[in-house]
Amino acid sequence: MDISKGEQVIEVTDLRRVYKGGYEAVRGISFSVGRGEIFALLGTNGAGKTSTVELLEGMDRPAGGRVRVLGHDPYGERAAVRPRTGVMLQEGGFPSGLTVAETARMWAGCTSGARPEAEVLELVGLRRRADVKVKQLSGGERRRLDLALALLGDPEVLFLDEPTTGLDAEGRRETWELVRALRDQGTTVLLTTHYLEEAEDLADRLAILHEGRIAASGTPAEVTAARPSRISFELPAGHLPADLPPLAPMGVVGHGTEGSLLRLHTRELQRTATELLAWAAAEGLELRRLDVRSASLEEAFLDIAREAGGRQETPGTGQAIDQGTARRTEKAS
Ligand SMILES: Nc1ncnc2c1ncn2[C@@H]1O[C@H](COP(=O)(O)OP(=O)(O)OP(=O)(O)O)[C@@H](O)[C@H]1O
Repeated sequence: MDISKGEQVIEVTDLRRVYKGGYEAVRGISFSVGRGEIFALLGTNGAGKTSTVELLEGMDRPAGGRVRVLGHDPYGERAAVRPRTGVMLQEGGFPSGLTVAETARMWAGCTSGARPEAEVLELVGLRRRADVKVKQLSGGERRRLDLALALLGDPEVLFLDEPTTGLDAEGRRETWELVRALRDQGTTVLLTTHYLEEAEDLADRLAILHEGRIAASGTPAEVTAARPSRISFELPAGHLPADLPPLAPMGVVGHGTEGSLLRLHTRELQRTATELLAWAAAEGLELRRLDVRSASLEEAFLDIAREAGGRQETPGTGQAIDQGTARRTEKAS
């Protein structure tokens, strides 16, 4: 099947994975990734990211639903899919007694149409480490070697499972640049990551998984826009939350406390901040530890993790503002 630009290279429909013993790690998820797109799967520990990626790589047969990679079933039509994909696993597990160059050469021997090893090592910044034994590499260098091996076959689709874990800030940025360059040349990239900054910076679209289901998906901007912004502050001693003006008319959609810190959640950040500061100025109050923050992917992620943790309070952290001392704030929620 010829897949030209604009068509979906990865298609996942109502996908399920059940491990022996009956644990359902992936519970009916659907998404698609277009050619030349970077798609990130985010999620808390155990959310089902690796379980999903392994199904896309054809390592197991789904318990339900459908996966197509480059138009083929990666499990049933492995021979059609495997040569066109590159896989970077969480743990490469190479023989540590070989050098970097020997490892790449050995891997190239198992890869049809492999690119020259030196070219790939150059790409990931390991060329000068070619004669170093794998066991002498740093954790970050090993991740780069994992990436080099995934790139040997010049893949159309690249699966990256936590590609920058163990890299320092500079190494991480270099990897992002490389992944972006590959995307710009038409490579389709599906990555899992624990770094929200990585997803925000790199991904064209993303899905946040939680307990085997997609809790949020879209472009980073779309996922972020669905969440309220946050204002937090401390009132001066002797003042109570009940002294605040009515919150709902200021655009506040939720509130809470964390120790002495009050948090307001709003979808109209400028209006709420302006009215809060105007009130404080009129009252002659200094709002200490004032922090005004637009919704971010990190907030979205933490909200999902918290909601999932069974905490039912208004968006954000901590407890709802004490109802006994905050009669007027009740109107906000
Ligand atoms: N072989 C297995 N047998 C049984 N359960 C498994 C197996 N592999 C994973 N699981 C369980 O499936 C769930 C999802 O695991 P998975 O590794 O896909 O999560 P993840 O999102 O990749 O997590 P992490 O961020 O910690 O890598 C977890 O509860 C895990 O314990």
